[in-house]
Amino acid sequence: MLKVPDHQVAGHQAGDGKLGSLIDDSGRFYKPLQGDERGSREVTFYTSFSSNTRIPDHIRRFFPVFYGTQLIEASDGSGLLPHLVLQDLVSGRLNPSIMDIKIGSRTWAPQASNDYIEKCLKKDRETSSLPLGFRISGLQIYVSKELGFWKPERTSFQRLSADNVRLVLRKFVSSNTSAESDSEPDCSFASIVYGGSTGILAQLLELKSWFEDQTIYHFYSCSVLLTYEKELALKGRIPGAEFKLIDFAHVVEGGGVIDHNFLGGLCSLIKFISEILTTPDECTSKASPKDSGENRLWSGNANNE
Ligand SMILES: Nc1ncnc2c1ncn2[C@@H]1O[C@H](COP(=O)(O)OP(=O)(O)OP(=O)(O)O)[C@@H](O)[C@H]1O
Ligand SMILES: O=P(O)(O)O[C@@H]1[C@@H](O)[C@H](OP(=O)(O)O)[C@@H](OP(=O)(O)O)[C@H](O)[C@H]1OP(=O)(O)O
Repeated sequence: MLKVPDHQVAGHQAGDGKLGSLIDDSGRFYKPLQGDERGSREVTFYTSFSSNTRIPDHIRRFFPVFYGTQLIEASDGSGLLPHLVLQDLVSGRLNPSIMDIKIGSRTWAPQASNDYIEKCLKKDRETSSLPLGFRISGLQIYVSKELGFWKPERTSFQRLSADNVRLVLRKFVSSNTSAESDSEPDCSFASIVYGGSTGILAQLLELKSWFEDQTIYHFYSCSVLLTYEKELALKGRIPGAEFKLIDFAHVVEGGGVIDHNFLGGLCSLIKFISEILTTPDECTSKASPKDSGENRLWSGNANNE
C-alpha cells in the first residue's frame, strides 16, 4: 500500500491532488519521473552509478539504494506513471530531525537552456547559494512528544545570512529548539551528531576526499540530506546521524574535470560544521534575527505529524 511520506522536507510533495513522491511499508521511496529531461537524467544517473565499478563502497553508502523504475499510480490521480524506486532514507526512523542542504553556488549545468539558467541564477543570487556555496532547502527538527516537529516555512530559511545559517545548523543539534523559543541554541547534541569518528563531519570529510579526485560526474543542484533521532540522543544513545546525497535530476558527465562547484560548496558546509564543533559555546549573538529581518524563521509553528 503506497502512502504520502510523513517526513518529506522539500521538493514536490504529494497530497491535495498534487504529484509527488510516495512510500511503501517495506522501506522504498517512489519518486515520479518528471516528464522533461530531469526525469530521464535522474534515471540515467542512477543506472550509471549503480553499475559503475569505479565507485568505492565507502562512497556508494552515501547514496540511496536504487531498485530501478516502476510504473505505479501517480499521487495526483493522473494514472500510471514511471517512478524511480529508491531506498526510503527515513524508513525505520520514528521522529527524525532532517535537513536538506542543496550544495553548490551554481545549481544549473552548463548545458541548460538560457531560461533555466536565468531562473536558477536569480534564486542562487537571492539565497545563500552564491555567497556560501549551499542553501538550506528543507528542514524539520523534532521538538518533543507534545509539540511534535518544528518545520518552519521553506521560504524562511532559504535566504539566510551566513550568521543565521550558522544559527540554524546549531539549532539542528540543540535540545532547546522549538517554534516558541528564541533562546540561544545549547548545541547539546553537536558532539554526537556532527562530531566523533562516525559523525556527520567525519562522513562529509570522507565524501570530500572522493570529490577531490572524482571527475566522472558533476552534481548540480544535488542535496545532502542530514538525519538523526533526537529522542535517542536525549536518552544518551547513539542518534544514528548520517547523510545521503539525493536529487540527481541535474547531474551531468564530469568529462575528466573536478566538480569544483560541488566541492566548493561541500568545503564551505564542512567549515560551518567544524566551527560549531570547535566553538560550541559561541552562539550567534551578533546574528539576532531581529537585526537581520529574518524573524519569520523563528515564528514558524511546530507541526505535530
Ligand atoms: N530516498 C529518499 N528517501 C526518503 N526521503 C527522500 C528521498 N529522496 C528524497 N526525499 C525527500 O524528498 C525531498 C525532495 O527530494 P528531491 O529533491 O529528490 O525531490 P524533487 O521533487 O526533485 O525536489 P526539487 O524539485 O526541489 O529538486 C527531500 O528533501 C527529502 O525530504
Ligand atoms: O517548480 P520546478 O520547475 O520543478 O522547479 C523547482 C522549484 O520550484 C523549487 O523551488 P521551491 O518552489 O521549492 O522554492 C526548487 O527547489 P529549491 O527551493 O530547493 O531550490 C527546485 O530545485 C526546482 O526544481 P529543479 O531544480 O528541478 O529546477
